[in-house]
Amino acid sequence: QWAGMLLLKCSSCGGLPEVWAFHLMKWMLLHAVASVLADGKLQSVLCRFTALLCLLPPVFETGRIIVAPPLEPYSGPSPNLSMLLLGATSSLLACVIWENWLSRNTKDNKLDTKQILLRVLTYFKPDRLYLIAAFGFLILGVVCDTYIPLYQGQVIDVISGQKLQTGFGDAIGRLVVISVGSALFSGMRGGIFMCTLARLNKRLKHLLFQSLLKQEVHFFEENNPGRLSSRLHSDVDRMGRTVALNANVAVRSTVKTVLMLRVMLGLSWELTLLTCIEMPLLAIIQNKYINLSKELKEQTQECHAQNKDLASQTVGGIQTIRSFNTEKDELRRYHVALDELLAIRRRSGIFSAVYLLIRRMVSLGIKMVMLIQARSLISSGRLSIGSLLSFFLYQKPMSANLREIMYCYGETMSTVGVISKVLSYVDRTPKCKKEGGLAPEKLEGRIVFQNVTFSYPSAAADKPALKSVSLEVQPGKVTALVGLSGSGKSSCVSLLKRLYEPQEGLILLDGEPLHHYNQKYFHRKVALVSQNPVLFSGSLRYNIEYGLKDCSIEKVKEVAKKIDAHDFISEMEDGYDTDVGESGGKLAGGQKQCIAIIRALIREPRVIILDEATSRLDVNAEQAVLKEVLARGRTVLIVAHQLRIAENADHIVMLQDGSVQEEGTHEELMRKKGCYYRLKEELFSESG
Ligand SMILES: Nc1ncnc2c1ncn2[C@@H]1O[C@H](COP(=O)(O)OP(=O)(O)OP(=O)(O)O)[C@@H](O)[C@H]1O
Repeated sequence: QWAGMLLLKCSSCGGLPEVWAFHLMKWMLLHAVASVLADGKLQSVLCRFTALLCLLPPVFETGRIIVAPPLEPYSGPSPNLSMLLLGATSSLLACVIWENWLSRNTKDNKLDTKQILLRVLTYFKPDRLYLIAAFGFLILGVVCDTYIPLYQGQVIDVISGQKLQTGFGDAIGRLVVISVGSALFSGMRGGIFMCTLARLNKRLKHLLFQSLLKQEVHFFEENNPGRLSSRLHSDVDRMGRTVALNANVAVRSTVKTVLMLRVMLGLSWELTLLTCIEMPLLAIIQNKYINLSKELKEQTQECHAQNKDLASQTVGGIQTIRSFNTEKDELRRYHVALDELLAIRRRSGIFSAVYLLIRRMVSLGIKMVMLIQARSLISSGRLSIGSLLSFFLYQKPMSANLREIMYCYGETMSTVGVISKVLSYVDRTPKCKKEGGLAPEKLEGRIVFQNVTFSYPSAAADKPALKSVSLEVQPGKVTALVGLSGSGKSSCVSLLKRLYEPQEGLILLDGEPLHHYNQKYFHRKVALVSQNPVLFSGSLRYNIEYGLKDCSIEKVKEVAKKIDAHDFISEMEDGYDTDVGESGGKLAGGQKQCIAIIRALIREPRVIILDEATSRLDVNAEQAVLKEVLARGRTVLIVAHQLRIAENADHIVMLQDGSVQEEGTHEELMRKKGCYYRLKEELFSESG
């Protein structure tokens, strides 16, 4: 290239056509080399780069001659090192920007990010008036801030005697007004932004919690409580904070930058251009860093949620841990989890250090080029030393502003992953059948399982928990579901309570599929009491009335008396207002079961399912409960291991490995001697 240029310079016929001819030849040559050496995507990138590299200089020369014809006869491009470097740098820069941000293959990705951010902005809609006010104050504050140095300069001019002493009052007055304005507007902006952010947080948390509550049971099996609570609290907080605060800083810095640019362009457009070149260069480096750190941030988030879950599980199960003396094992488990988090954070730290180093080096390089350019400007008389000093005084805050804008961009981009996770939960459609509207006044309570096959979503499809189960629960009668552990009793109950949907077959209540019923009505009419009932922190009364709007204390007491629970409740510290503690931790197992039975009975259900619900009650309490449950002609489904309870049933269904093994009345089963003895042996041996 050098040789060619020197040749052209030496020849007497140096002119624009020669320049074009030379660069076209250079282009063809480089294009051919690129086509031979590379293929695929690299080849097309190289071809685009060579086109830019070779065609940019003749275009520039042509433009220069058209805009300002040279005084001396044009003698072709001189082998000027700075021009060569400028051409190569700008081609490289343009190419990198195009390939990284503007070409079509990254468009979809960008669009996603853009859509996600726009979506977050729509959540600010109810606060738009607050936001307009906040941004208004922000701009006013920035304008005041920008003029403070100017008025300070004027005051100093007056003090130093360069201006009339009579103007001192005016100058001080203006400075005071602008400083008070700046403080006032900044304060107002900050306050309004904080309020808006708090409102946004509340709205987002409400939305997310609402969506979570609608999800099917399997969703909660897949996503553990620690992870969900982390999304609900830290991630939503982070999401609102990042978007709102970064928008705040970005607008402030942009307004400041525009105002400063105006002044700097007036001083020297060449140096301003060089200052601006720093921005895309740093943006490219930052983009690479963001992509890497985005992944690491997601890993940190995930690891953090797991650690939180592990810690809360350990603290929650401290009694079991103590009784098995496994404190050291738990500590080791937590230590391993912490090590994982540490490794991710260490990697993140290394990336950050390397990024900082590269960024500083690039800034330093640009500064060197600027000094060389400034030297040539001063020597050609196009820039005074005073102007250069002013320029540098503006340049530092200007670079800081640009860095702030890029930092905000980076921060926002790295939060996109977190935001999209939160939004994916908000948008998630629960995999449940649509609720019906059936709510008949009279319900008989006949339940029929028709060839029901079901496997848990997390289990293998070829290992169903229920295989073509067909059974009938007669209205007004007691049906017992018995079988060994793992035979599918609880699965039947879960399907009956619509916690899961069967893959095949139908479950009918009074001849109608369960999903045809209105869910509020259905769950009031079909009540379940399980072996380990879940109570919420609050009073006993709150737990009994849970979800009921119109329930008097008299009614609560009436039901409690019927199952002989009133006495023990009255003896408690605050009677029905006694706090049960977290998850009912202050109550004994049997007391918890009593509360759960009262909670079910107070709803006056037509069908009641007792899933080993009386296992922790003493014999008298158990009898009282069974008497009350069997009263009023309710349909009762008892899930039991114990033959003693099954003996009271009108109909017994025996399950084995997810299928109905035998069924009939107690007498019928007794007649089938083998079956009876097997059942008796198995059930008694299991219950000890
Ligand atoms: N949440 C679940 N995810 C995957 N598989 C499950 C789940 N719950 C139960 N199973 C499996 O389904 C089968 C039936 O379990 P189920 O709980 O219905 O039995 P069960 O008769 O109620 O036992 P138990 O009397 O011990 O409660 C078992 O093989 C069990 O491993």
